Amino acid sequence: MLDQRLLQPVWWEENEQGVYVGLIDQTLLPQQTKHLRLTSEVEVAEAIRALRVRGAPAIGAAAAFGLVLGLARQVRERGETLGLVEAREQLQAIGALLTTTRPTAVNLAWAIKRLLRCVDENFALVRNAQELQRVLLAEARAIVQEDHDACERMGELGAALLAEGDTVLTHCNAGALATMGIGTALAPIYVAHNAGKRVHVLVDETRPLLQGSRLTAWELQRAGVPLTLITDNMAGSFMRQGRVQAVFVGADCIAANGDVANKIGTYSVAVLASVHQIPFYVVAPTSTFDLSLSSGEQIPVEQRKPEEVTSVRGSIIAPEGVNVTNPAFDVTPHQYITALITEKGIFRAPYEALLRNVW
Ligand SMILES: CSC[C@H]1O[C@H](OP(=O)(O)O)[C@H](O)[C@@H]1O
Repeated sequence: MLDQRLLQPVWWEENEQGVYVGLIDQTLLPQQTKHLRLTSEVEVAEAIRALRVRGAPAIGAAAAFGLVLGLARQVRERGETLGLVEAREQLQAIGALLTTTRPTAVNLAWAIKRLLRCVDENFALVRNAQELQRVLLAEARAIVQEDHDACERMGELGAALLAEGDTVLTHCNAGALATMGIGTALAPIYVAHNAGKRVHVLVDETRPLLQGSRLTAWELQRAGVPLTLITDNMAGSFMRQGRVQAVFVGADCIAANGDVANKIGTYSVAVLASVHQIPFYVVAPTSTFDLSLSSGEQIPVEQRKPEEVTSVRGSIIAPEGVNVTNPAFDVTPHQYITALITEKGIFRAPYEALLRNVW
């Protein structure tokens, strides 16, 4: 069974000493399971930027808690002197700080916008900043619960697409560590496994930050799900040998026409699956969709520092001064996607009509 402590890789903590955002530092997994206690929105922003907490829904939750933490810090320091007008201005500034940490995963901006909307809706109803803080914490916790429930629903829907004895390939980590529930791409695998269906997972290591080998393999192994770790360049050969029956991946942003931004390397896996006529499923909650974007061309792709490519855990693997590019994501056109599995149902092409009708 999945380790229940992984179901919430980021959380809110309050005690007599103060308030904190707690999280599992995912940069240290799998060797070390270290919990951090963050005391300011600046620390939360750094944790998101450094992928101590990562995965679209998880960073959405972290940003929401970070916004509340920023207000709580002001309330503790300023007390009655912090008026509601100033509190709202502070929240807008904190929201801007958190939103700029990672541009691709739409859940982050979505969560911040939702909490700032909550400020406006409750502005005339609360008496002071402390009451506003409580309202916002409740909204952040609602986001967490909704994502938890969405993961369960996507797991049920996706598990029905898996047959006894299937081998499923997955890329990066879209499991419990990336969400506030049992995951997105891994949710159908957990549900099928727990229902007694024999499913084997081929785990792409996922260069450069190795979310597959470090996080997905770790999660699945602890849950007792059979897996085989492979390097990214093995996926095509295993598909050609008929050793892959389906691909399940997560998403960081889905445009209105069904184009999907996900971890770099996803597009290559999608093209390989298409050539070998293997179903390619994207599992994502509706909070990962941005219907204001007409296609994947409009999705901003995060560029990360070269050191992530030229070294692994501090060991240099490339010549000094070599030219490097390090896009964290790529875009898979909807033509390569067999279906989008969401908590609202399974959508197949043509996505645009469906998505506009459902939302
Ligand atoms: C369920 S969202 C998981 C999604 O996020 C990952 O990116 P990162 O590790 O950089 O946050 C990857 O794209 C996963 O598919």
